[in-house]
Amino acid sequence: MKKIWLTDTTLRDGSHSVSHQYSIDQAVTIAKALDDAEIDIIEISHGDGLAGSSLQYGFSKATDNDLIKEVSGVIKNSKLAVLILPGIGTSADLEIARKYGAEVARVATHVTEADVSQQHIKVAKSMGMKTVGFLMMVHMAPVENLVEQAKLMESYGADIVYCTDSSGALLPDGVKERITALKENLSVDIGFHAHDNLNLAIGNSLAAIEAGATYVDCSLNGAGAGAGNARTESLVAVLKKSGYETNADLYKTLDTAEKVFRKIVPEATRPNDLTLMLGYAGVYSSFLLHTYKAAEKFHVDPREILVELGKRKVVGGQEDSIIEVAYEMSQKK
Ligand SMILES: CC[C@H](O)CC(=O)C(=O)O
Ligand SMILES: [Mn+2]
Repeated sequence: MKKIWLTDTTLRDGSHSVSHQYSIDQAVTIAKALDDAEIDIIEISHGDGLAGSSLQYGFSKATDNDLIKEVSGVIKNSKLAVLILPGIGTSADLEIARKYGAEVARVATHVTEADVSQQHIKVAKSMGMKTVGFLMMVHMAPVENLVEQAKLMESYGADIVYCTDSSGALLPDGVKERITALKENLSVDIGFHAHDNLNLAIGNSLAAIEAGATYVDCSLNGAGAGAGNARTESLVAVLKKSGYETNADLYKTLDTAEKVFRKIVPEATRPNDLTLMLGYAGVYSSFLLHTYKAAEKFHVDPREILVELGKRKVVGGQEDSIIEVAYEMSQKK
């Protein structure tokens, strides 16, 4: 039976669903339940990674360091992961995260910018962390470029390279094509991170696994940017039914989703016309809330903003373009 390793990102990507306002108590409660359900890896931090708490991305309620310290103190089975985007989080942030108990570092870059991950991957490796190269917005690059960038991350020492469908824009064939190419050209393990904007997160995760991915991301009730990620509870059930082996306990995972998480965050994901447009136009999922605000402020149709952002091929870090586009549209009205 093929073994699949799960990374639950409720406490990182899912932080977008609560505008980064998890309290320490809530994070500890959720992490304890995930740990008891034997989810392999639990990712934690501001939704935009270490040091994401800022005017640009939104301030979080609890600091990354406090979240990491308190959660690492209560988990026994799972490993704790942090996400870091070079340019937002520094090597020093990674060192502190390690000191407070993070064992896995996920170093994220835009799909064409793997070279900026070198320092962070090396620092993480030197501290004995399991290190993931996390290539985002993969729908924006031809498969050959994705492979070339993934090889760079492998050459820096990444133990796993992730294909990240940040916009939830891929269809199952596109996922298969990318994972197959990565498997053919890399020696390290391959992971897949889905977004549910086109309601394909579970199907795409399964397509990734069938093509050779052995690590997949998920979150409770699908909490996450845009329409959220692949639901942890659904993924565990689907994998079990498909004959894949995981360490997760199905009933405990279901209870974590329904009895623990839903009580804390009653409505984690809100699939709607705008989340669909994110996937359709190929726009970064974490732009959703910024787009709502800009549309309201400038009295323009948020769907038109997303279509224009997709045309301009705007990427993470260019959040100010959302305001620019909304402003320009309001001037044309
Ligand atoms: C801010 C990092 C980004 O949201 C990472 C991620 O989960 C993705 O690209 O989907
Ligand atoms: Mn994501």
